[in-house]
Amino acid sequence: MASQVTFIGAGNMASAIFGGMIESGYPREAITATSPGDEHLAPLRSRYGIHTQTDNRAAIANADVVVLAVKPQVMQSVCTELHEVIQARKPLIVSVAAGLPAETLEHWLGGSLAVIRCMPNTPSLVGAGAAGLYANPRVSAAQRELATTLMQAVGLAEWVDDEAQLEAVTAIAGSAPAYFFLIFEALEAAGIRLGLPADTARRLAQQTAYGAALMAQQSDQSPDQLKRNVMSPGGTTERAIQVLEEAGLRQAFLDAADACAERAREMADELGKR
Ligand SMILES: NC(=O)C1=CN([C@@H]2O[C@H](COP(=O)(O)OP(=O)(O)OC[C@H]3O[C@@H](n4cnc5c(N)ncnc54)[C@H](OP(=O)(O)O)[C@@H]3O)[C@@H](O)[C@H]2O)C=CC1
Ligand SMILES: O=C(O)[C@@H]1CCC=N1
Repeated sequence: MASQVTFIGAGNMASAIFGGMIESGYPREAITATSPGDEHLAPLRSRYGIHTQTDNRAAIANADVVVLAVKPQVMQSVCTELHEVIQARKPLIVSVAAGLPAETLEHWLGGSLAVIRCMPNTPSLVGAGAAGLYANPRVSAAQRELATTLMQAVGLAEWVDDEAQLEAVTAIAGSAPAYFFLIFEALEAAGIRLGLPADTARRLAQQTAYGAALMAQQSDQSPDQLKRNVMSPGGTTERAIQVLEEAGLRQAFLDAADACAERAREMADELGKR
């Protein structure tokens, strides 16, 4: 029988994961999601056919896995609310919150718990997520396998041994879909400026990104070589890449990733004090 999975919080990230799980065949009857207001839950019930609850404590009464998917800023109050039921049942805890250390979550929930920190991303919704996972020492091999199965149902799942490595995962996977969406915006605007209809520009930019990602995944060649394969000497791409390099795009990505990781550390400091 499938493990009962309860999502505390039913926002962008939770719905991307449970939506992807259902798409990949996970039984919807085994999934519950909570939110403070039913107006947010009603559309999820009709779209996904999952159980919903406005009462967090009731929602975890039969849970094997509790996925904490609220904003980091409300996590402590949610943990305080759940603490007694969690201690009585000791389910596997999976937190997707940026920044918050496993030890802090475990402490807020009363201690002695198996906690997995997961840094997923929203393309989980279409089965193309990329997630990093870290397990505290109380997580059993079977629980690790369960979390791997759940996250592999919605994309790539990579375990890290050192919790601090989740900062890097956040910088290049958790937050990174937004970087690519920014590039899509820019390419669409460029296409329009050069005379294409907006919808044509959008489709071309999206398909090109999709094709580039698929090709990079399927090729033995490095990204640098794949890039050079497009750059005919003296041609158009060489000129464009020169402009991007001179504009500092490469450094901008390094700086953005540093800023992202730094913010994750700041959030841990701001929220993780116990
Ligand atoms: N969005 C992303 O790309 C990623 C997000 N994350 C992490 O996922 C977590 C959620 O982010 P995201 O989904 O974007 O945020 P959202 O604001 O979309 O979702 C948060 C959800 O929590 C609900 N909520 C608020 N308070 C409570 C409560 N007391 N009990 C139960 N549910 C509650 C909200 O309901 P309501 O709207 O009614 O207030 C909402 O449904 C964060 O910790 C974030 O760090 C991690 C990786 C990627
Ligand atoms: O922006 C955030 O804080 C969350 C975590 C990673 C993606 N979204």
